[in-house]
Amino acid sequence: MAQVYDRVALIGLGLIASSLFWAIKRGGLAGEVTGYARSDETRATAREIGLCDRVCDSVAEAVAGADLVVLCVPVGVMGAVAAEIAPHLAPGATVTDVGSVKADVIAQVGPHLPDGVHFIPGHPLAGTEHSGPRSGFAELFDNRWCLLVPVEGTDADAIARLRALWEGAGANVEEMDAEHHDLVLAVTSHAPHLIAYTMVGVADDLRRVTDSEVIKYSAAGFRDFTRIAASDPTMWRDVFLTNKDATLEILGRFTEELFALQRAIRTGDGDHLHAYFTRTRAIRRGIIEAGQDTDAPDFGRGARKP
Ligand SMILES: NC(=O)c1ccc[n+]([C@@H]2O[C@H](COP(=O)([O-])OP(=O)(O)OC[C@H]3O[C@@H](n4cnc5c(N)ncnc54)[C@H](O)[C@@H]3O)[C@@H](O)[C@H]2O)c1
Ligand SMILES: O=C(O)C(=O)C[C@]1(C(=O)O)C=C[C@@H](O)C=C1
Repeated sequence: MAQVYDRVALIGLGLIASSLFWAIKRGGLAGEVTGYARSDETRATAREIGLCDRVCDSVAEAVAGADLVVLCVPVGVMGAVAAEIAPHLAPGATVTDVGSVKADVIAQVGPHLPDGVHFIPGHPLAGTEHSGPRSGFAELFDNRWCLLVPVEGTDADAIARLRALWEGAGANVEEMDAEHHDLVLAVTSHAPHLIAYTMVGVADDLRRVTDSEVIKYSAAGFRDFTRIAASDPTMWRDVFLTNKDATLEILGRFTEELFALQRAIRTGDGDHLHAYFTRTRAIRRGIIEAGQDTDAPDFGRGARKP
């Protein structure tokens, strides 16, 4: 695969940065990748495992001469990190991020960047419940979406180059506006995480989650909740505080539906429950039939109908 950038700088060396590094190496997408992390410990780990061609002890050193800078830190500190890198950016460089929320990040980062630097916010829709420099792997973005959220008037060549990087890293790229992104992600990612956190919290309150028998016999649904609820607390605190409006909107609707289902259970309204579950099952089957769940077994595509 062809090289897209001469020098890429990764700021914050956790799951997403380390996965991007390994994907860039796999695809030969950059001449050199520099990396910066706040803590001595993370930098030492990065050096030990060969994460980045050059691990730098300052942001200034990491971004100097970079034609692409990728902010891979929690969304709550994007603005502070942008202020730190701004004086050291090369003219004509592109700055992007991988944050899970877009409108708030754009408001935080945009004002710090000097004229002549292209700012193209991004969000790869891929992750795991693990974090830190050892958690990354080159295949994370394979066949996943990466959404780019360019602000109006952004240089088309700069967007095309960033798109080529993500495609080289295995992702399918689409553009979206920030408000729409935040609403979609509130439905597909943020509210589901909050629900998983709550469900595991409720089980723990009942003192049953620590009971080894419950862990042993827990059904797949609850196990999936515990995986999601193991996700990084800093990252998710920041997601909810920065995507407040969209998340609250979706949670409001969720609560209304939950109350309606509660009432149906209390009053024995089986028709309501059956109709609701039939509707949701059709949605799942639609996703599978459209080939949009790459992790799913071949249900619904002829081989094995559920
Ligand atoms: N984990 C996911 O599933 C996932 C998926 C897509 C996007 N994202 C987004 O990617 C970004 C990074 O997430 P991650 O999963 O790689 O997290 P991570 O916890 O694995 O890594 C974050 C890194 O940022 C560093 N950091 C924190 N505050 C910093 C600061 N002020 N200055 C410099 N470095 C700082 C941390 O030390 C850590 O090394 C977040 O914005 C998150 O919303 C995460
Ligand atoms: O698979 C997981 O562990 C994830 O939660 C990844 C996930 C998601 O919700 O799909 C989490 C946050 C992101 O911003 C993007 C992806």
